[in-house]
This record gives sequence, C-alpha cells and structure tokens, in this order.
Amino acid sequence: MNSANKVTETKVTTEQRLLDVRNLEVTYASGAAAVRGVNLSVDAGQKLGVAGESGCGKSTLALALLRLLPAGTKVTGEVLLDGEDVLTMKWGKVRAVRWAGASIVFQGAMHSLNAVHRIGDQIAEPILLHKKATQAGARKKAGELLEQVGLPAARAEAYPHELSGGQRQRVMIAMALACDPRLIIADEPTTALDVMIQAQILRLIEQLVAEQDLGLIMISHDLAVLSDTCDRLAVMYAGRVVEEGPASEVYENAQHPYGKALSAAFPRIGDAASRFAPRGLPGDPPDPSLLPTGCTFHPRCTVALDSCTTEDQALRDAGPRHRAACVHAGAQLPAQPTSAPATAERAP
Ligand SMILES: Nc1ncnc2c1ncn2[C@@H]1O[C@H](COP(=O)(O)OP(=O)(O)OP(=O)(O)O)[C@@H](O)[C@H]1O
Repeated sequence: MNSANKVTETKVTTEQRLLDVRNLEVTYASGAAAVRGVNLSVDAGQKLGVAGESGCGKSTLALALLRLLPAGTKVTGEVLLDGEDVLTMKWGKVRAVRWAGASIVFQGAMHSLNAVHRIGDQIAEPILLHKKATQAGARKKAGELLEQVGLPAARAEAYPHELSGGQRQRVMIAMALACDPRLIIADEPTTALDVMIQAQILRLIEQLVAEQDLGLIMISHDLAVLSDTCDRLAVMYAGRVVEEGPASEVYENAQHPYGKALSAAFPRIGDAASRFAPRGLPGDPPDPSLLPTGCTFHPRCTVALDSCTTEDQALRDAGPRHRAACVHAGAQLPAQPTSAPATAERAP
C-alpha cells in the first residue's frame, strides 16, 4: 500500500468515530503512572462502560479526555473527538469542546453545583457562554432541559439545597446537555444515590443517549450496573485496559482473572442467589508510582504463571470482539478464589 492510500484509510476510520483514544498515557507530577497505553473508541449511540476498583485510573482517564488534569501532569497519545485531537488543540477550542463536544457528569452533584446560585442560572451559564444566546433564550432553554430530565421547569428558581440528591443529579445531567454535546462522560453518576433513584437516573441517561444519538462513557466500580446499562465494557487495572468486549460477554464470561473477580464482586441484577453471595478480591491495586514487574495483577492473581512475574501481556482475542490481557485468555479459567464477606459489601 502506498503512503497516499494509508492516509486515506486512517482518515476514513477517524471520521467514523465520535471518540477515538489512542495510546493514552497519563503520569502525574508525583510520578504516578495513572493511565498507561489506553486505546478505546465510542461511536454515536454507543455506550461504553469503564470499570475497575478505586485507584485504577478511571477518573484520570475521564479528566484526560477533556484536558482537565492539573498542570504538570504529562499526557501523551491522541484523543480524537470527531477526528480532532483534543490534546493538541488550542485552549480556546478546548473550552468550547468541553461543553459542545463532550461534557462530564461528575459524582456528588452537591459538590459540583454552586450553593448560592439558582439552578436555572447555573444551567443557563454555559448556554450564554458557548451558544451566544440571550439571557431570555438561555433561561428558556434551561427550563426545557429541566423538563427533559424529568423536573418541572419551575425548579429553575430553586437553590441546590432545596433539591433531593436524585434531583440534583438530574440537574447535573441537564447541565451536561446544555450545549448539545455529542458525547457524555458520566463518572460514577449514581454512586451517592439509593438503589431506586440510581435505577431512575441510569434509565434517564439511557433514554437521553438513545433519543439524541449521543455517545456515552460511563465510569463505575460496579460491573453489574455497567453491564445493565452499556453495550461494551472496558475493565481497567493499574491504569491499563486489561479486558474489553460486549458488556454481557465481559460480565458473564470474563477472561481476565481481574475481570472475573470484579464480576463476582457484585450481585447480579435480577439474580437473587448472587445478591447474597458477592465476593471481595483480597489485596489492593498497586501504587501507580511503584508498579510490579510483568503483569501488574500477578501479585493478586491465583492463576499466575512464573512468566507473569516478568512478562506483561497485551490484549489478545478471547472471543468474538472480546479481548483480554492474560496468558490464559481464551482458555477456561479456574475461578479466582475470593473472600466472601459476611454482608453484601460494595466497594467504596
Ligand atoms: N492529582 C493527582 N496527583 C497524583 N496522583 C493522583 C492524582 N489524582 C489521582 N492520582 C492517583 O492516580 C491513580 C488513579 O486515580 P483515579 O482517581 O484516576 O482512579 P479511579 O479508578 O478513578 O479511582 P476512584 O474510583 O476512587 O475515583 C491513583 O493511584 C491516585 O492516587
């Protein structure tokens, strides 16, 4: 193939993707290698779940996508949003992309909303800034957005403390939609909510994604929630994607011992038996400044071979559109022995 053909081929692939992340690496000024060589993509209408325990690099990944990391953090690779690399674009453009290209719904709406401003003014602010709307136009749109997320438009007059946790999270979603983004990144959007409200918010996100043909990246430690909401799953461990594939495949038939342990750690939705027998995985993810040699999961892995202590594994085929970074991927894995807590504990 000559080089002209190569360029055309790359361009076609890039244009088809809403988001294409290539070899993303993030190292904090402290030396913590929080994201290592991550590749992932999301198309319009597609829902990608990113799973992993606390400290695996999920939030760092989300923040890197919109260049929201602290100064001094080293970020390399490519984050192509509609074919344009967010990592190299000028700051003026990045600010516009943060609302109109992709927006983030963070966990804990109370901390993200300003306590002294009315809800309507907070939703209207990005519309005024990025959509060049009039005050009246922005306020009208804020009311419409509140209705879209299931709140009366009149709640625009309320202050954050006058709303319940679930209502505040709906406001966060309305804000994220304010400038008609094409991609929503939801970082633990339901963590602080009770189970009933959590289900309502997840259905709302699903409905909005389908209606508006948005791309979605949903981050959570809860593989059961992600598999119920998303089409595809990427499991992160120590900054790397160690398993990825169709959501039901990864959840039901994980091929990486970590993916397996994570899926056993949460009760299956609709499966009463597993609800009473969730498992915990002993140990903690490694410090990203002091990663183990070889496969970073080997110190916690009960099926590790001697070679796993020195040789890291790349993602390999483990089934249809399913890949895992493990020497055993594709073979029938023995169950990872786990500790079963007395009560149905959920990771923080
Ligand atoms: N500003 C920072 N400076 C240095 N290290 C950081 C910083 N933020 C995060 N880290 C480290 O990077 C690693 C990944 O953190 P990150 O918050 O991305 O993980 P996470 O999977 O999102 O965890 P959680 O689910 O608890 O939010 C952790 O070891 C964390 O201590």
